Amino acid sequence: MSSPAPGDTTTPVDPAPLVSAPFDAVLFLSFGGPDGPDDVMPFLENVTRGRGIPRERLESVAEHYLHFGGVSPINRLNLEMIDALRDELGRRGMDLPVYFGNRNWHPMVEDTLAEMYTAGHRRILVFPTSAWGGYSGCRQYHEDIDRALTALAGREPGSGRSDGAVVLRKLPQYWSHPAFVAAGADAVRRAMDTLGPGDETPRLVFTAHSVPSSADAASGPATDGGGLYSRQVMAASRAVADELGVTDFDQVWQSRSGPPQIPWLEPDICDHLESLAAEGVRRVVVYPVGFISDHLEVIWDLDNEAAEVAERLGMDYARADTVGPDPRFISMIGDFVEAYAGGNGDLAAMGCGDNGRTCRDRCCVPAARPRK
Ligand SMILES: CC1=C(CCC(=O)O)c2cc3nc(cc4[nH]c(cc5[nH]c(cc1n2)c(C)c5CCC(=O)O)c(CCC(=O)O)c4C)C(CCC(=O)O)=C3C
Ligand SMILES: [Fe+2]
Repeated sequence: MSSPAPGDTTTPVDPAPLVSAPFDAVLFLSFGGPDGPDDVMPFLENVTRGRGIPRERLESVAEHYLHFGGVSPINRLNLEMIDALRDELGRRGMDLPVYFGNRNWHPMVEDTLAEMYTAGHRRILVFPTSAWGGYSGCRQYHEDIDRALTALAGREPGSGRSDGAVVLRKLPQYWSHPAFVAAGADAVRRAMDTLGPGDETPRLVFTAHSVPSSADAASGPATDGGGLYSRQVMAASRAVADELGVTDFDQVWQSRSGPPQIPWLEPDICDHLESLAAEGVRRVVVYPVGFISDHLEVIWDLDNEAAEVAERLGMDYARADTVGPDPRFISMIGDFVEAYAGGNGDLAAMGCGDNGRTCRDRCCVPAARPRK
C-alpha cells in the first residue's frame, strides 16, 4: 500500500466526506452468485451485460453452475465470513453492524444500501471481497458503490452524496497484507501435507483470475505504466512463496472468458500443467491466490477441470484452500474496520475512496471493450 507517486494527482474528494467523523456500519460487498437453477441465466446476464462475452461461453458457464444444482457456494461463504466478522467486531467492543450486498445477485447492493439508510446509517465502511487493484478487482467495486448511491438518491430525496449526507468509504486493497500472506502460506502447507511424502517436492503454482491484456495494461494510476493487477498478483505469490522458503514457483491464470481472438493474461492453468508434465514435473500444489473464497471459479476450474488434466497427465495434484475462513483473515478485516471507524483511516491507501471515487486520478480505467 503506497502513497501517491510524486506528480500523481489524487482525484479530488468531496469536502464533506473528508470530515473525520466516525463510521457507523460496515457493508461487505461482493460479486454475488446464483442460489438455484432459475437464477443462473439472469445472474450471468447481470455479470456480462454489455461486455461482449460470446453466448456459447455463457452457456458453458451456465453448465458449470448447473453441475452444482445451480447454486454457487459464494453467498454461503460470504455469510460465514460476515458471521465471523460480527463476532470479531463484538470481541473488540465495536458495535458497527455488518450488512451484505452484491454486484450481480441478491442481496443486491442497491437494496442493501436502501436498507442501511432506512436503519439510519449514513457513514459506511465498505469491505470488498477482492484484494486487488485493476478494473475488475477494484474500480468495478467503486462503480457498484456509485450505482447504489444513484439508486438511493432516486428512492430517498435528500440522500444525495454531493452534500455528504451519505458516505461510503471503500477500504484499501489487501493483497500485500501480512495476514493475507500468512493465511495463504498455511493453506499451501496443508495442501502439501495432503499429498504426503514423495521423492519429489511438489511444484507450487499460483493462480488468479485472468483479465483481458488490455485491462491489465490499463490497471493502476495513469502515470504508473500499467500492469498493476499482474504485478500485484506476482508480488503476492512471491510473498507467500518467500514465507514458505520456496524459490521455485509459477504464477499463472485461470477462468478466462471473452472471444478467443482477444488476448487475455496467459498461460492458463490447464495449459501450464501440460507444460510442467512435459518438463517432467510429477507433483503440483495449486494455490488460488486471486480469490478469497472457494467459490465456483475455484471448485469448477481447479477442482474439476485442472484436477482432471493433472490426472490425465499422471500428476499428483492438490489445491490449497482460499484464505476466507482463516481467523487471521477475519482479524485483518477487523483491523481495517478498527483503523478506519474513527474517521481518520489512511485515505491515500491504494483502493481507498469515498462514494465511488478511485484512489488515484484516471486509475484502472475500463479498457475499450470489443464490439460484437
Ligand atoms: C479479476 C476478477 C476477479 C477477482 C476479483 C474479485 O473477486 O472480484 C473475478 C471474480 C469472480 N468472477 C466470478 C464469476 C464470473 N466472472 C465472469 C467474467 C469475468 N471475470 C473477470 C475478472 C474477475 N472476476 C473478467 C474480466 C470477466 C469478463 C467479463 C467482465 O469483464 O466482467 C463471469 C462471466 C462468465 C465467464 O465468462 O466466466 C462469471 C460468471 C465470481 C463468482 C463465482 C461464483 O459464482 O461462485 C468471482 C468471485
Ligand atoms: Fe470473474
